[in-house]
Amino acid sequence: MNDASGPADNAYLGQGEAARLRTILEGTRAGTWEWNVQTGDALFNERWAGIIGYTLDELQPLSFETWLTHTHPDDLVVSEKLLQSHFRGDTDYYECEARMRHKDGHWVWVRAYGRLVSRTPDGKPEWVSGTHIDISASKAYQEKLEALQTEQQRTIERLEKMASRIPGLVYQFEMGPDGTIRFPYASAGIERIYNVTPDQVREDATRIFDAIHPDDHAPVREAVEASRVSGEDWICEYRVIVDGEIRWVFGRARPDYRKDGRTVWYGSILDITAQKELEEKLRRIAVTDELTGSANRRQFMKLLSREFLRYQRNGPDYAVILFDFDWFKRVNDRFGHNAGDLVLKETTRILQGELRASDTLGRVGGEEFAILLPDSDLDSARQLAERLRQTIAQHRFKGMEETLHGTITCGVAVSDPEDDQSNTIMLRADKALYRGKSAGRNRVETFHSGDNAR
Ligand SMILES: Nc1nc2c(ncn2[C@@H]2O[C@H](COP(=O)(O)OP(=O)(O)OP(=O)(O)O)[C@@H](O)[C@H]2O)c(=O)[nH]1
Repeated sequence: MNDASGPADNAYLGQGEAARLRTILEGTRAGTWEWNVQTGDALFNERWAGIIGYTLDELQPLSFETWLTHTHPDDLVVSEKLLQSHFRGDTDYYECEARMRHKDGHWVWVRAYGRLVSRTPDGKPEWVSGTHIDISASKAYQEKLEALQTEQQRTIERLEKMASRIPGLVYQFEMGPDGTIRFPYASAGIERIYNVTPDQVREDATRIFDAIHPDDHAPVREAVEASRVSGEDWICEYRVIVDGEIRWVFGRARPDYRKDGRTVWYGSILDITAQKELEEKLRRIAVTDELTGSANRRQFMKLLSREFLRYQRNGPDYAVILFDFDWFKRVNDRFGHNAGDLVLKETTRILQGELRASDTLGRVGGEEFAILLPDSDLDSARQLAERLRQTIAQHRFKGMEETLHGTITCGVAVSDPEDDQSNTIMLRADKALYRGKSAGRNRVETFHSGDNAR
């Protein structure tokens, strides 16, 4: 076996043509090989040996064995299959990638192209010739690229997983110079928040307004516009209605300006319904009397103070009815504290039904209640108090061992331009109440100037 001057020259190429071909091949840095399938004879050029770090002399004696001994066994299996398929005529060319062991010990990737050029008289494959090109560099590059792509894919999957676990969505929201809106990216959570899929809003986001509570459309749009103009974060709390259920969400996103006039926000929208419900519950607890559910003393005094300020700014008259159970100690003593509690709760329930929505019933002491009546004069407040007194007097409190009845005494007072404090009206109502108690209870008394001297 020799360098490339074997049977190829004589068998199927003219001398000149073979020389030209060799020159071209040398220019491509391709190794060449020719192999007689029947005899195992093989020819290689110097470059073929050079690819794996040898000279041809070092590889003597050359034969098909030379290829077999220097090639990775796994790749030989693949190569053999591809060769057989080419010999059968399934493929026009034999083409294969394989690792060859370099003289230094490392693997060199080669790409082999080859073709059957002659057959024996009885039709068996005879001479095959082809090239080997060193593709280690591009193979290393490709491996690096694949590793990067795999890593990138893993990062995307990790982010998607995180995005899908948060109670809301992360997104990229875009507004064009013409006001068109879209979500180039939205995590899967958009379905829970807005009842749309990421695909449905990728090109046009107007559908999300189908889910936003109609009363919140304008505030949401105004907040977006303010963020676009100022460059400040878009921060918005609003309601969405999904499957007939109202939910609260909190959105926050940072705008970013593009040269072509688009504004792009990156941010998140979180479902804060549970938090809102808790806030509402805490707010209610803070203003409500635990036993009766009416306003507690602090809340009553706060509303009274608000009414007083309105009155000072030329608001209408307002009145207060203060009432207290008569002989309540006896109820407790005779029927027990629980029975007393029941009477207080029941009284609140009955009286709430008699009042206007703008009136406030508050428990301002143990068994002492007050009613704030905005936009009311003394006479109409007195009439109302009288009606309430009668209602309680006629009521039979049940739910205890014995049905019992009780009475209340009411003191009524109205706003006065001379008042310089909001609770002065309470003192007047208290004086009237005191007079009612002294006069025998189960009565309604209005404050009059003589009470001051008392
Ligand atoms: N069951 C119950 N009793 C209460 C509550 N707060 C105050 N009381 C009771 O209300 C009673 C008030 O007694 P008093 O101030 O002597 O007044 P009264 O017995 O109603 O007599 P007059 O007001 O003078 O008609 C006391 O026995 C208190 O313990 C409460 O939340 N539940």
